[in-house]
Amino acid sequence: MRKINSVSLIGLGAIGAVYGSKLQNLLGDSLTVVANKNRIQRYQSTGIIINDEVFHFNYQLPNTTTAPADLVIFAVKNAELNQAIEEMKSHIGPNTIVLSLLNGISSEEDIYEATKSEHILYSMCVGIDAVRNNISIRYSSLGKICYGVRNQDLSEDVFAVKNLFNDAGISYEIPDNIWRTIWAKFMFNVGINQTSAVLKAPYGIFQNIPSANEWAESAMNEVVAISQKVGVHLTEEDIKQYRPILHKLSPKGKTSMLQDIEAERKTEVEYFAGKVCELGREFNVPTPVNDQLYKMIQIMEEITEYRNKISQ
Ligand SMILES: NC(=O)C1=CN([C@@H]2O[C@H](COP(=O)(O)OP(=O)(O)OC[C@H]3O[C@@H](n4cnc5c(N)ncnc54)[C@H](OP(=O)(O)O)[C@@H]3O)[C@@H](O)[C@H]2O)C=CC1
Ligand SMILES: CC(C)(CO)C(=O)C(=O)O
Repeated sequence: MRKINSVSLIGLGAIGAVYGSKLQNLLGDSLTVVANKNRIQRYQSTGIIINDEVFHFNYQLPNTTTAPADLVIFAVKNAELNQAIEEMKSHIGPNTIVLSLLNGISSEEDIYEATKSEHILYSMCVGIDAVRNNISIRYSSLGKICYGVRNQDLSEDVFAVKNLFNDAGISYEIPDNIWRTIWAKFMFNVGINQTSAVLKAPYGIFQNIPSANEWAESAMNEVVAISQKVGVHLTEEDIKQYRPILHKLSPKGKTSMLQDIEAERKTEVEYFAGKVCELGREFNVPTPVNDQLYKMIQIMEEITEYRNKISQ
């Protein structure tokens, strides 16, 4: 049985730092975090603070000559993925298992296009409510990582990751149909992330104000309709199954997209509404809610850019 002894991670944000801290507790310096000089300086100045505990990781500059890792984890935002893949190429050898924790439905294919790796597992994380303020991260629910192989029997890679997660205390699920699971998460993000960004609303608002939740679910319904056309076949039942997940998140917790808006970062709207509208056009499915969310969030980004420009 394959054993994972070394892990390389890129993206020490809300998700990467939280799961990275669990792996660091298990692997020590055999967990390598790849980051450029500026980021490393920032991380080393105070350490990464996760729920008040300070973590110092084993950092490595991108493109340092290195032995391939047993496992590579991507935890950057979608718009940052292409650069991150370039910077991780020396960590990915012919037997390296690759996991991408990014939301959306495109990251595994993007990684495959760039690396042609045969060891990419499909994955996503759910039920985690990590909020990042620069290098300080707080979470109340660790959630779980769902992963697996698409259209194939479970591989040795799946069991190697399972053993690693068991040893590190990371909850996981290996669903029968990981592609459907990723689509269901995409559906949830399209609803909750985008409406929370526009309303500037933490999870508590969606837990307590029915009209806010109805709006989020109307965006999710458009993903359900598209999923029928692409053969994934989500149903309204999938929307209902996300309700208890939403209710377990901290009422003060914020979606990653709301965090992006507040921190004046570019959001992942291209990969959520952008993708929904593109597929809607392709398959003749109307997407009026996502059309508006796409426009609104893009305008919000432009306003931020404009304000930053005139304040310089
Ligand atoms: N936050 C959440 O609760 C959840 C998020 N997700 C998904 O997980 C993914 C990551 O989200 P999240 O953790 O919130 O995002 P963050 O913005 O908190 O973290 C991304 C991190 O990646 C770093 N980064 C970007 N490019 C590079 C690079 N080339 N080299 C090294 N580091 C890099 C960023 O550094 P810097 O800040 O210096 O640019 C940042 O620390 C997204 O797809 C998101 O949708 C999924 C489930 C829940
Ligand atoms: C599900 C949710 C909303 C939190 O885990 C998320 O994926 C995000 O914030 O991007």
